[in-house]
Amino acid sequence: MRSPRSCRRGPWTCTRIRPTPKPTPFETARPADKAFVIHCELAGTGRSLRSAEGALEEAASLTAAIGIETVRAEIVNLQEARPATFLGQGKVDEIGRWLEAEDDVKLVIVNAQLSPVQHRNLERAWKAKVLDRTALILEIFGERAQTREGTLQVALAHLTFQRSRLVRSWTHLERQRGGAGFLGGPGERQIESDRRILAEKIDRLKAELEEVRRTRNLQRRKRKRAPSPVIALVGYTNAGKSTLFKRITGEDTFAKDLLFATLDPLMRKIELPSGLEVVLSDTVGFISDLPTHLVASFRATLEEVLEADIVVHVRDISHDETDAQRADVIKVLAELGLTEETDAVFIEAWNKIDALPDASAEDPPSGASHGEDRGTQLPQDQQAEKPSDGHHGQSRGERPVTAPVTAEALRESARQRAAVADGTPKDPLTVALSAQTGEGVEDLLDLIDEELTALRQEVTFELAATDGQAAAWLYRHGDVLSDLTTEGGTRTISVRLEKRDVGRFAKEHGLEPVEVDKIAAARA
Ligand SMILES: Nc1nc2c(ncn2[C@@H]2O[C@H](COP(=O)(O)OP(=O)(O)OP(=O)(O)O)[C@@H](O)[C@H]2O)c(=O)[nH]1
Ligand SMILES: [Mg+2]
Repeated sequence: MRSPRSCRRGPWTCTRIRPTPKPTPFETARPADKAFVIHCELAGTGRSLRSAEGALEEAASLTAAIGIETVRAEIVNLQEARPATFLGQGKVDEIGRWLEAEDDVKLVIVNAQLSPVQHRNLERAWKAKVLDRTALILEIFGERAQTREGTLQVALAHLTFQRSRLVRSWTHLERQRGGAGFLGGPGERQIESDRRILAEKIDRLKAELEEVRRTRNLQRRKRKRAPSPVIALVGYTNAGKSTLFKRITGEDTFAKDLLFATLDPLMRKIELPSGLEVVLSDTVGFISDLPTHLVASFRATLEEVLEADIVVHVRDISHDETDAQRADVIKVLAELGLTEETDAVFIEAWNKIDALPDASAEDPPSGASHGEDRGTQLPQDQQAEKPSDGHHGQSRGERPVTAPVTAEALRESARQRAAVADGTPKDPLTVALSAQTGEGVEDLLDLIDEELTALRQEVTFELAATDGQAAAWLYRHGDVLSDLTTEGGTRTISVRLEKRDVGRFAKEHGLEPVEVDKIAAARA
């Protein structure tokens, strides 16, 4: 999508963006396939990293993600939200008149969180369907979910959302396919929004989900028994996780220039350059302003991330708002429980480096996926400290101005950081790459290899020759390097184990290692 062009200035800033092409995979016949998209910019909300234009563009991309064409898009600046209609009366009327004139537009996307009352009043005033941000995201999730678990999670998230409002109809559970049901469609019917029925449905879904999860846990435990380190790819939606997954595994996953292309997690075994087998996991993308209950619904999907040995945060480094996206991802990870204390090593993959101009070129390379002048700013954590005016409520036009950056500068900066970073969420290791061209992907795999080696220790245990259980444990959890039994009946086993397994073994079998050879120390 092109950058929005301003078409009018005044009390409302109005922007028009080119109609988005309809993505084909999810094109379905539906009552509403054209939408008016509004981004509401509330004064004083302190969007210092994200511009209103960027937010509007994202809302239009979300709309496109379910095959709906944005025919008009607009930023509405608000001093405050009106309790009854969110927008001011003048604006409500103006939009109402426009909708009346355009009789093929029957859907308005309001990029904000609407209260049930606001939602109902707007639908009445406009005689059109209204979706707010959460409803829109749920709608996308509803279309994407493919596995039983994914479908159940979406249904649960949807019902929880309904319970928080208790005024809308819900229909998707009755429908065979597609969507979370906000858009209506054949067979839509009003179902009483009774708390008790809702609560029962939620309980039933939770029980079903629990069952599915138990199966998953069994599978995971099986995997743990033959321990393969887990590498999880996380990141903002559209950052390129699936493309990178595909590049590494050769697997034909669904990578698309669509928000939330991936919903269900995907896992594959791969072999690192050192020969070490690991499990690589592609996950659902994150997005800003995702309500906490939605994040909670996807906890199960993201459990793999919580157990990962290495978390690769894939960033679209060519995106104008790459810093805001990074902050959002870190926030969601923290909500999921991934914080500084986590054992996992964090790596940032600065993806789409090919979409940035090289040092020698003046223009971005043509043929880049965006094909347009995307952000050419050094990620904010890479910039020199700037004096702060202590004012957080920056609005559009007041965003920090940063120097243009080239792919070469980023490569260098990633290298420098990787040399000193400690691998925590705040101070991740970095590698610049392009999942599309393959540049830097080997570097990422080498980095993962190195870190996994550092996470493992070579330790030696002395156990009684009769202690078959302890020996079996070591064989199950590590790579046994040597195993000798003396005539005196002592069995000496040297094994390469994950650090946390050394502690676990000591706890379970009461045996401390007699010798620890830190591979990491040897490397240093
Ligand atoms: N130029 C360029 N485009 C890329 C690169 N990697 C991915 N893309 C494009 O970015 C878009 C999104 O890629 P995906 O791999 O689907 O992104 P994702 O992170 O899996 O997205 P979700 O599943 O929606 O969370 C696609 O159009 C890709 O072709 C890259 O290295 N360079
Ligand atoms: Mg994906």
